[in-house]
Amino acid sequence: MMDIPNLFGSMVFNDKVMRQRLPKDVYKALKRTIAEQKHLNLDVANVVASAMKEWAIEKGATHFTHWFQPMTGVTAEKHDSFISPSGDDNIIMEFSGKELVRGEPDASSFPSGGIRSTFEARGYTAWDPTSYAFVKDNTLYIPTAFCSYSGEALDKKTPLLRSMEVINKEAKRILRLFGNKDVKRVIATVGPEQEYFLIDKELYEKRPDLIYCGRTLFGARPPKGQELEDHYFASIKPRVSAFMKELDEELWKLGVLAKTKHNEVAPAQHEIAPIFSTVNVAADHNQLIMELMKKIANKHNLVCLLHEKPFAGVNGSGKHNNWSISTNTGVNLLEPGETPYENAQFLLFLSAVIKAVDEYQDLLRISVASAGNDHRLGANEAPPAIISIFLGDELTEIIESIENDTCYNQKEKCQMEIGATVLPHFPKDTTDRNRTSPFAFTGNKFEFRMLGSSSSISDPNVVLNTIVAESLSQFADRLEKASDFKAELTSIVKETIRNHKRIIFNGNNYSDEWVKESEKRGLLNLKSTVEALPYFIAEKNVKLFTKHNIFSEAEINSRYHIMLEEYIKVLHIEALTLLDMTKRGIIPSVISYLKDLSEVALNKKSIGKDFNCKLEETLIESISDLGACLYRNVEKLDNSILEAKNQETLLDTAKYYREVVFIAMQELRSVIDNLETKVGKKYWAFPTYGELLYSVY
Ligand SMILES: NC(=O)CC[C@H](N)C(=O)O
Repeated sequence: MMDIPNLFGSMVFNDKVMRQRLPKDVYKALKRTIAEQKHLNLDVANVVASAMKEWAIEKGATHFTHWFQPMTGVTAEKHDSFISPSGDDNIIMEFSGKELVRGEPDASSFPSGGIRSTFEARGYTAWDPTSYAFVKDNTLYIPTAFCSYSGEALDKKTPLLRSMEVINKEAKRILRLFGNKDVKRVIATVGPEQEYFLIDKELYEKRPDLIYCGRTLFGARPPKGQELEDHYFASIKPRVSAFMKELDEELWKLGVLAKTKHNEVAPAQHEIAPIFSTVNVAADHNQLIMELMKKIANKHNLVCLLHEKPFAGVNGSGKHNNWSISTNTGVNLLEPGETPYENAQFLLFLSAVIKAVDEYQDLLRISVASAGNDHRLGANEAPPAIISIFLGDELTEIIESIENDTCYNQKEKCQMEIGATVLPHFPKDTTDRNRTSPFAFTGNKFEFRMLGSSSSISDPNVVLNTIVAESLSQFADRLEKASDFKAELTSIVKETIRNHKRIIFNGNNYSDEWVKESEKRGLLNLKSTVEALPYFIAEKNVKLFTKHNIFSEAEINSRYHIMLEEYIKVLHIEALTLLDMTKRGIIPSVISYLKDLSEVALNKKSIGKDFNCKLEETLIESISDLGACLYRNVEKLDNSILEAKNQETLLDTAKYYREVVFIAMQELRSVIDNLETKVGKKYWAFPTYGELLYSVY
């Protein structure tokens, strides 16, 4: 039997290990640094580094690395060994405080969006002591933030840490107003559910589109997709189960709270979900989950696909971000409380979220925007591109009665004056949740369902933390000045509901009616990444980010640049891959099938008897017609790529890729998919959807 409690966190330099291995004063100094987010004194760092090194070597480490999260959305690492010459032809194993707290990787090959010119290649990594170091692959991993020589953030961790500070500050102002003096920190927490596909490695290797783009660029629908709904929660196949078991064990060793695993809706689709944790730790852990899924799948001759839409026609994969805020004393601020006073506080935090989501729909949309996620959002399997909040009928009725000063429940007396009564308990039961909603209240947290499966959870949580902090900051400004706290509180909640209730929608987000209704309500519907991105640099958003020191103006512009560039590059790679597969795979398949068909027809004729050649002739005709169409579409796509270079601005180029190149790809695809259903199996150059989706058992 595996001793899971002992296995859990066994490769992590966590609090328990620190307490055991660090001198008491050093341990205390380190804890204080972590709690107060201060810089670590070098003497303390030296002692910590030495203890860390001893521990890591015992765990098999030979190297250390500053592990960081550049703007690529994945992690980066450069390994240095602990060896240092001792002067007598020998070496000693060394690791200093300086090496622990700061690294200087060459930053020139990471996206910087113009912040850092190549001649200033230096970038810095700085230890983030709020996320524990760990040993993996014989290396000590030190979670770090990554910034440029001049101090601008070049990564996804720095703004996340900044946003945590901001929500901590503003939420504490509110708590103080409610008389709470004990809370030292307010922490944003997240539990991200991660969806993925597992397919057979041998088949994967035969699909360059999966290799280069992570998704199939063509493929006819197989006879069976997900219509029988027989995969969701179905019994887990042995090969998948063996993969999941190893994944759990490896994650547990690294202190990741892997909790739930199951089959998802589409064939070959699965999910893993950890228990929630502090948002920056959750972000680090989600990166580890994605990385380990890929590595462990490989050991099982499988490939883990993290793309948002690897296969057209069946569900894509999301990452559902269960977000809440709680105090260091363990109180969840999005949990309706036991007393009237707590409930007033809950309603204020709820109002802050409602106001934030309505005012910054654009930023939330952008935080999940990517070329991959464009295929998923609005495709009737994931929320549409329109942001709205699901509160559930009960909570909606409550806030409506607050707005209108009416009775919430006939059985109770009219007592909706804020704080005058105990709110009923809301079911935390997940069955109650609305799966079509992009942002659903689930009893004590919000489930932001728009995130794509491959992306870092950092961006959406930076936005969530910051926009909610902004609402809280405006509320606190008013409440701190108010002579009658209760009256001001009531008017804030009422006003917020009145001004922002358009964002609340409890119905079916997939329906056409909602598209029309949301338009009437004036909500944004930013269907694609290209439509959404320009809002990032809108004045109100620049003001928000700079006010709270999340991003400087230079950082905002650089991120905008990086996002546009990434979008263009992804589409460019996809277009080139599709052309390559068509020219060197599909066209030869079609030709050789046509050749055999023609030979049969000719042979029949050469025998001299008047054999019926209807079958051959019909097939030759229809495939030849499709072939001609294929050729035209290849030319069109080829030319569209050439023309892309002539666009003036980066935004123009991104738009062009969406409006011209992407459309040309779709047109080419539809001919290929049609041909696939007509060309003989043995001639077809690539594994089909049926094979890819049903080969793992
Ligand atoms: N069962 C589910 O929750 C499906 C979710 C869906 N796969 C998504 O992309 O979000």
